[in-house]
Amino acid sequence: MAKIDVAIIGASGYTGLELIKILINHPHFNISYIATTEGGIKASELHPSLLGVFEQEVLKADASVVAKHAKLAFLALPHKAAMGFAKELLGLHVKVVDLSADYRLELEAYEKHYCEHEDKEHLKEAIYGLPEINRAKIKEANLIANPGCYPTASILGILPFLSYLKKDAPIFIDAKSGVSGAGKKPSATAHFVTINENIFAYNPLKHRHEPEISEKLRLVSGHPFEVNFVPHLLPVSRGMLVSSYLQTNEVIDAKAILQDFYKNERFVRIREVPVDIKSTAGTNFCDIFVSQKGKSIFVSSSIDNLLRGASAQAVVNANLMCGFEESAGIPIIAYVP
Ligand SMILES: NC(=O)C1=CN([C@@H]2O[C@H](COP(=O)(O)OP(=O)(O)OC[C@H]3O[C@@H](n4cnc5c(N)ncnc54)[C@H](OP(=O)(O)O)[C@@H]3O)[C@@H](O)[C@H]2O)C=CC1
Ligand SMILES: CC(=O)N[C@@H](CCC(=O)OP(=O)(O)O)C(=O)O
Repeated sequence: MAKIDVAIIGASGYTGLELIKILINHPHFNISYIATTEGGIKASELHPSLLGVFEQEVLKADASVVAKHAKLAFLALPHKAAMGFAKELLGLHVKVVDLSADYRLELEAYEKHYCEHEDKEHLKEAIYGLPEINRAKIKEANLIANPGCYPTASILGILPFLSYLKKDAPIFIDAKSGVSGAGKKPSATAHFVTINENIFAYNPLKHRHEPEISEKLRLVSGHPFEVNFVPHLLPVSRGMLVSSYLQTNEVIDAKAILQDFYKNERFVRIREVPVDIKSTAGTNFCDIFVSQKGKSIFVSSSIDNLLRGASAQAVVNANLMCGFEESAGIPIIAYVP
């Protein structure tokens, strides 16, 4: 069977590199076009780890050229930059998987937490690309809003318990991310001396992923749960650990509910012991552990922020959009030890 040609725009960043690494060995996709803002460089010059492995020429990003070379494009760009490309590509009948936040939220929430939306038309048809809640819709979609990393780990942990939760009890989420979550551009908090052997919260109760988590929980449950979200930065390159604290109406068997909810899901693993970040690093798995004391529930979830939190989930979405097996070419072997 002939492979489907795909494009990566934003190939110089961290998620762009992860997309290249997954797609190089993909059984059904061929990287026919990769681009950055300026182009004029080889992939192995952008990412020295690709030397002798992937030497493709990197072009200056241009939607009309993408349309000549690819049926589907991955946008690994910052928000705002992504919607400009998505709008043009969709007009040229190229399917889009957008890794940025541009199509994840309803219009009002997006404009409150990000900026003015420049593609309101396509925002209406975008599908939130979390397969565990939207698999059927993803298969029919032309535009996927790939979920944020914190929302992916948080929502997957909370989802099985949504219908048992006390409606007036706030949900508390304590989340920790590796530094690659902040992207390639250096910053004061990502400075080695600041983050090495250190850990700290940032944007507590004010992070832009809080509205993403609460909107998706509301759309699934029909109830506007109050979500309190506090992210932390961890002194590791990749990995994400999320602790969610929930209150149920009645005493439930949390472990049985969790196991039953995900019994047919390929990329969710239920653990008997609290999860760790190494066991999911390098994979598309979300590992989940639950513990309870009466009606108080502790859910611990772990993902690789760059893979299940971005690029591997993006390729899972592309697989579904193109009618392939969901797990085709998706990494499952963790970077252990
Ligand atoms: N890192 C993570 O764990 C996750 C990231 N995401 C999202 O995925 C997208 C890509 O993230 P990531 O790969 O980490 O980001 P990086 O900062 O590592 O890479 C983004 C790339 O976009 C290119 N770019 C194009 N236009 C602009 C612009 N106007 N301003 C700045 N850069 C631009 C830059 O390359 P050049 O200038 O060379 O073209 C840059 O290398 C973002 O929207 C991010 O929020 C989502 C989930 C997790
Ligand atoms: C550690 C770190 O800085 N993480 C990023 C989230 C990465 C991500 O998923 O961002 P998008 O929603 O833009 O896709 C942050 O807190 O802004």
